[in-house]
Amino acid sequence: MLLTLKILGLLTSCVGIIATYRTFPSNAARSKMFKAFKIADISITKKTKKREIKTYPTIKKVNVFSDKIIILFNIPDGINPDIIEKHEWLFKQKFGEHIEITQMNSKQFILSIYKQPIRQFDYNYDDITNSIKNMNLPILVGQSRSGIEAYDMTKYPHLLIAGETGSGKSTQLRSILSTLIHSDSNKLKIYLADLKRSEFHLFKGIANKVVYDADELIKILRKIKKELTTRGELLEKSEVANIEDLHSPPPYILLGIDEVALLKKEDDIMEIIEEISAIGRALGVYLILSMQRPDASILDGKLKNNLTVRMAFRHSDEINSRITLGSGDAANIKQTQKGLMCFKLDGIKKIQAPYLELKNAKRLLAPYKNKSVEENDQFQESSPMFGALEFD
Ligand SMILES: Nc1ncnc2c1ncn2[C@@H]1O[C@H](COP(=O)(O)OP(=O)(O)OP(=O)(O)O)[C@@H](O)[C@H]1O
Repeated sequence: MLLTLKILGLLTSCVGIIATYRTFPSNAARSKMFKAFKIADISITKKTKKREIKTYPTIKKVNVFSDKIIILFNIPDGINPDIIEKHEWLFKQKFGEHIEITQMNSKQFILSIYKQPIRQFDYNYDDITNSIKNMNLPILVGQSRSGIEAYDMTKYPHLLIAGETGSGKSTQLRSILSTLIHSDSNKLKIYLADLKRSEFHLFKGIANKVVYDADELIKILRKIKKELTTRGELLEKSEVANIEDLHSPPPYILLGIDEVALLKKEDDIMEIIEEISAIGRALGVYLILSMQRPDASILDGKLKNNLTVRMAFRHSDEINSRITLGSGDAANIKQTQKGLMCFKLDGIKKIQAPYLELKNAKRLLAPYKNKSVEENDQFQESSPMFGALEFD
């Protein structure tokens, strides 16, 4: 009897130890969070007759996984949610460098604490097919902690890619364009301007036209401008709001410009680029612009507001990062973190861009080399208005 009681006691204390052990990370995380809220004074003060009461954010849930801890918390009414992003440094001091803060709405946040940094993501088309299926113009972003990230450019048009030299922009352009071409090159016309003469040679004979200077680019832009007018008139005549609603929709048009800042003094060019950014979406004409230094004079006003999606690779300082992203996050990416970006669509997310080596891109694109001209003839039949965009 005594022995049975002893065994029972031992078992109970074991269960107790295991339970404490399991809940410990969650309790420790709660207490660290609360300390952070106190240090940053993320609180509002209510005065009663007798005293002042401070209300801090409430921790709604702490989930502990083998590779991460997720903390869901709400800030009280009356606190500006920007204060959480401003104190990211403090959460890093408390929980380590591999954290991510996601704002769910004006009150609710998720703090994710990871054990490991995001790992390199090697490009393999077969691995991404599931993530891009059913998309009209799939833009492969990369790999976040929750998996492969991609979006449909016809839903979120006009992309800005920015980052200092060697941060991963050209590699990202290479993988985005290769994915678009490989997924369905039939419904897309691609025009590229390579003002640094560095990357787009890969797409010669595949894209509809690759140009290397402003004089050649303006010719393309004038044709696209004409096409915008023709498509606009067609929509009006057909009484539909988007080319996708036409009985026989014309192909999408993508204009990619590497190092667009070199064009800032070319008023004619910038004017048409702005026009595309303003009205291109419904007409099926989209932009991908890249630049090393986010140039405030280019990104001012209309164009900046219309570049709805941003990929910010490492930025040299917070001011530049704010021009691209509206937040200083991209300045925190280290020089060694090649291909790591802050991706802004709804909120800002850290994502590792796919690494597609030049030789592998060449292999992937080989079947499309010098085929595009024939395919374009088919477009001309289905879309008579599109003749204006053919080049010799
Ligand atoms: N997604 C990635 N994953 C791993 N390494 C990468 C990735 N992207 C780029 N790199 C590495 O970083 C180097 C520089 O990348 P990339 O040429 O794309 O930079 P960049 O921003 O275009 O530079 P620049 O503005 O000078 O042209 C690459 O040669 C490659 O070694």
